[in-house]
Amino acid sequence: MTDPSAEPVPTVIADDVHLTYKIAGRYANRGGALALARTVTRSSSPGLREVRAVRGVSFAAWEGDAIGLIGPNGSGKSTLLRGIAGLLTPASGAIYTRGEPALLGVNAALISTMSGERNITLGGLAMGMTPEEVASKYDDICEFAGIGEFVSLPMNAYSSGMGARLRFAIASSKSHDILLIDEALATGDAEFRRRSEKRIQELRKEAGTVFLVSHSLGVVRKTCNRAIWLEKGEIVMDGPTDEVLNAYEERHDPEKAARHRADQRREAEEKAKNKAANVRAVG
Ligand SMILES: Nc1ncnc2c1ncn2[C@@H]1O[C@H](COP(=O)(O)OP(=O)(O)OP(=O)(O)O)[C@@H](O)[C@H]1O
Repeated sequence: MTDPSAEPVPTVIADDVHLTYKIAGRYANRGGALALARTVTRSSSPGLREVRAVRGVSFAAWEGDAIGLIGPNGSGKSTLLRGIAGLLTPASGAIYTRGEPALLGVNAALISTMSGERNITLGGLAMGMTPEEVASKYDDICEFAGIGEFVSLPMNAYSSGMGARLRFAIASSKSHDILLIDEALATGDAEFRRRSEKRIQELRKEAGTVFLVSHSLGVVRKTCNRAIWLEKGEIVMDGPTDEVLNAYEERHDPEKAARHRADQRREAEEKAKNKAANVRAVG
């Protein structure tokens, strides 16, 4: 548990990070769609093109932070997450992490031709649990994933939602210093989302830092204390969730933003009315 009086501890520092994909072969010389033209440039090597997915991103994340990464399609959210996980090396700049980042899920370790049961064991061991730890968490993982009898079937018989639930259940059964979640919560039903949100809150309390990529502003609002808004690979805004999400909605969905403001006004008026009524009752 974090000691609230202790100095805040940074867990991830991104310093002017640039992440680039290099496209080789026959795709490199295609004209490219207009949308790509902004991010794709010819590289100095012939036959290679570069997609500059993340451009000059800097931030510090702290213990206990849950940070929602938001932005339109192709804005660089997943790429940034992969950079933090250490799966992509910055073309320039640096990412420093304290502890081992875990990118959810444990996809790399899971084998689709094996049953859910076997994959729980495999995933647990891959995350560094002992066989005893895996055995002690097994029932919890099954219950959390809520896939019932399917656990004994090979994972390639699962719907994509079921696979995502099992991966989330396995990955979140262990506390991580830095947990990186990419859209996993979008796949479950309302009940699974509620449980996942609660699980993320618990992980935060265990002094972890959570990064969550999501197109669902509702999930980010409920789960995160902070949001980073990316657009074309650059940070537009980084701050408290409500402030960032309100500004994002204002830009991308002004009608929804207006409805949201009206709801918030109504709630505030309601609260003020109730407070006044309580004061009168006490008086
Ligand atoms: N493996 C890859 N090879 C080449 N370019 C890629 C690759 N993955 C992503 N890109 C490009 O990098 C840019 C950022 O993509 P990224 O997936 O990080 O965005 P995103 O914000 O997560 O998008 P979405 O919301 O659609 O998932 C896009 O222009 C995308 O086309």
